Amino acid sequence: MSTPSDVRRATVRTIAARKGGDPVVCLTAYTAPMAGLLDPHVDLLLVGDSLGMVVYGLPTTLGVTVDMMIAHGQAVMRGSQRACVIVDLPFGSYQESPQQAFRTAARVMAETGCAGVKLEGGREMAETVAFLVGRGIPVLGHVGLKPQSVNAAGGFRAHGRDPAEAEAIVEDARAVAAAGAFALVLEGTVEPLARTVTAAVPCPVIGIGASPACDGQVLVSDDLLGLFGAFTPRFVKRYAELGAQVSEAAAAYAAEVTARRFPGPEHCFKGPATAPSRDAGDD
Ligand SMILES: Nc1nc(=O)c2c([nH]1)NC[C@@H]1CN(c3ccc(C(=O)N[C@@H](CCC(=O)O)C(=O)O)cc3)CN21
Ligand SMILES: CC(C)C(=O)C(=O)O
Repeated sequence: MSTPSDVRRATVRTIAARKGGDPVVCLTAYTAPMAGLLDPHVDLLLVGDSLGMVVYGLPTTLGVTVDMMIAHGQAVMRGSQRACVIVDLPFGSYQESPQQAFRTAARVMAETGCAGVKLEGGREMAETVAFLVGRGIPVLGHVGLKPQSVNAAGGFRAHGRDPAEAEAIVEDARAVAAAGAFALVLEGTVEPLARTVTAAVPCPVIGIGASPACDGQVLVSDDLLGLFGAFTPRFVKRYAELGAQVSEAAAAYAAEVTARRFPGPEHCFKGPATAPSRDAGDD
């Protein structure tokens, strides 16, 4: 007999083994129902701290807390059964020291049951990545455009146009891969650089605004579904326009309620035909 819990999830090892093979398919998920819809189609579900901007309407990801990541990580674990689930460590919860990163990551892993964590950073975070990996916590790296460094970078801009910056990103990717990351997210980098980075490291490079030459791709699900309208980065392709459908549905509902066409008889509970008539009351 097979139950949902019998289904073996993709592991970080199966993801790592995809280097140079079939592209790794990855999407973000923040809620149980969306995780359930995406799960059959992806290798990896990322509970990204982009949820601060997408779900909570924050201007950047900097205000996201560990408690928020845990609540959404738990929801995504409940809603999925076969994808490998990775949860982002939010700003301020890991940069201080390898010890701080370990405490945060261990709590996220213990309370969500996820397979590993993602953290942003290059050479400066390599020691921390090695510290976590050496203690049993799989790490997904994240280099290139690092949204948690938006203030230092002066905005969400593509990286790697100038040669010194390009070389720095290659070195960052090499350092995080050498520290033991099972894969890397490479975000918002010019295409030739993304190709170079992918060739330079032994682990899969999962691109977003990077290159088709990467070993996999990730997008924010709400972006590809047309559910997020605050901004649309150039790298987003919209595969559906669900935002427009939500607006149409709400407008149709409002019109029917106003016209007393909703609810119809089929939406009302049947009861004894002896209910008091409207004007039988004492008003
Ligand atoms: N909904 C959503 N999608 C994302 O991809 C995403 C988030 N939120 N939040 C966290 C980060 C922030 N990201 C962003 C945010 C804005 C741009 C953006 O506006 N890019 C412009 C300008 C680029 C430039 O000046 O070089 C673009 O045209 O792509 C890009 C990535 C990517 N991540
Ligand atoms: C866009 C992906 C890679 C991410 O880091 C996030 O969702 O926070």
